[in-house]
Amino acid sequence: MSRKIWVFDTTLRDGEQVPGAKLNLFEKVEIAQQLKKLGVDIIEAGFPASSQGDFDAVKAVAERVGNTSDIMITALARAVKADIDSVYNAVKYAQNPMIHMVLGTSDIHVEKKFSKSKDQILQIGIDAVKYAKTLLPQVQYSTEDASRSDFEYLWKTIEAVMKAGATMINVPDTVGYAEPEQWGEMIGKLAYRMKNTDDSVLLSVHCHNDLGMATANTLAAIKNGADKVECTINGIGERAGNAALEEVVMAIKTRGDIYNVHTNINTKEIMNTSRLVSSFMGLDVQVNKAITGDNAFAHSSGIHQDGLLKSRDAYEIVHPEDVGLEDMELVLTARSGRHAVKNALEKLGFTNLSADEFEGIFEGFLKLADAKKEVYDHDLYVIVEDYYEKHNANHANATHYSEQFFSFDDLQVVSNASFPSASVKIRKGEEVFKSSAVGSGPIDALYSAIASITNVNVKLIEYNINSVSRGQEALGKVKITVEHEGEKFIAKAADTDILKASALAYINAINSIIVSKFIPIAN
Ligand SMILES: CC(=O)SCCNC(=O)CCNC(=O)[C@H](O)C(C)(C)COP(=O)(O)OP(=O)(O)OC[C@H]1O[C@@H](n2cnc3c(N)ncnc32)[C@H](O)[C@@H]1OP(=O)(O)O
Ligand SMILES: CC(C)C(=O)C(=O)O
Repeated sequence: MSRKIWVFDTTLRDGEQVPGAKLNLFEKVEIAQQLKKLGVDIIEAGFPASSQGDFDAVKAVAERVGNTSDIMITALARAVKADIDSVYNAVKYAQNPMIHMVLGTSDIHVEKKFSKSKDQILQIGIDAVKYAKTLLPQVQYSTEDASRSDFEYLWKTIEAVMKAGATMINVPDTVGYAEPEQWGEMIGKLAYRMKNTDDSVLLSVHCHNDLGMATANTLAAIKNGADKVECTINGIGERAGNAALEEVVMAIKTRGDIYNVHTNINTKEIMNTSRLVSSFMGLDVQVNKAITGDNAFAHSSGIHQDGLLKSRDAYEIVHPEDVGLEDMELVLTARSGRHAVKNALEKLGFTNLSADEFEGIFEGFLKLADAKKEVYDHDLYVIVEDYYEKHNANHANATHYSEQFFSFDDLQVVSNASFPSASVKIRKGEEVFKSSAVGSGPIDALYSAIASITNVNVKLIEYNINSVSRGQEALGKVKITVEHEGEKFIAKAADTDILKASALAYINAINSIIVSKFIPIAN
């Protein structure tokens, strides 16, 4: 049986320290519910002494999410009586509450931050643990800036606070200074000494990502005996963030040959949790982020797509289904090859193309792909139609498709507080339509105007915009999710004009819905 690694999630405390990411009580409870569903062992819900709002939110998480014995709820305190009281009064409503306190051990913290001697700081820590133990049985002690601390002083502190009653020792790489090999060695030494002192006390690590090594350092600690890891969803947190929960968990799962440990995480809930955190905090996940980034399971180059179609394991080490996604994505771009395009055409029903027909269609594909960033299914229909119109005008595929798709022509949006409004001109095949609408905001007005033309019933579930580059020529990239008859459709578009990008994304979504209803004409 492999060793269990405890997962301590600090998205609601360290993650919330990201500027602009503050959550309200409702959002904290909602995310905590999802973290419970994900299977984390401990939720750090906030820093109750920091404000009444955070105290109330931590208390609500303790009451509403900590109401079962399978989860522990904690919150952070300085080694200060008032902070410890505040944590106690907020988390005591949970079935399994814990007080978490932090106090620096590095010379920089002891001498420069606190202007005290090492002995004084050690005594403050011991007294704080003893006081916390009068309130709750579970107390975690974090030795802040451990990676830059004198090792023997760090150990002296850990030994002393264990004797004072700490039940978990968390060793943080507060500024992301650690290097995996050195860090692993240090954790190994601490694990050995702790097991020989009191093996009921858990050894934990908390790694920051300032040098991009938070996940590597966390894994090195696991390899060297750490029992517990502190992580955040999407790796968010102070400065460059924390070790990403999804990366640590999937690394353990994927490389069981190396780690031989397990967690309680239900990995199929990873994407749901990532999206919830990202949307409530207003923090986009970087597209190439491991596991939760948009492109983590998207393949766009011909050689890879060909390999994947022949055998998934050629380019896939984590199955998208394992993290809660439906499937991998083969994105058609100018770097795609014949195998991927053929596969996409076959999925649409074009199964009997002759070699010459396919080559002609592929040529059309490359022309469009060179002009566009991505080629969608509805584009493929138009490419097929164009090909047959030119080469075999009597063929069934020579007509029918393009006249069913919408394309963008022009727009005008007026944004003000009272009447945000939009006028659009779009085409369906050759037909031109115009419409105007007022909405609750400019995008709402724009989408209402388009919806009144397309007549396809959709509900906008998610709207995301970010800048792809900087300066005046920056591209605004819009990604939306819409729901139509219970099915979700994701569409993207990019343009230097963000309103045009928004309109194009919506039209792409409508065209995808239209494609989903096609019964392709047999060839
Ligand atoms: C590594 C980490 O991520 S630790 C967590 C970081 N998170 C936060 O700081 C968010 C919550 N913090 C807050 O809301 C506020 O900083 C509070 C409520 C904790 C304190 O606010 P204030 O009383 O206004 O103090 P301020 O933040 O300006 O300064 C921190 C004080 O705490 C002291 N302090 C810092 N860390 C600790 C500690 N671990 N234990 C005891 N005292 C500490 C500092 O020395 C300083 O004390 P001083 O006023 O005697 O110089
Ligand atoms: C409170 C501790 C664990 C922390 O956030 C850090 O040291 O980075």
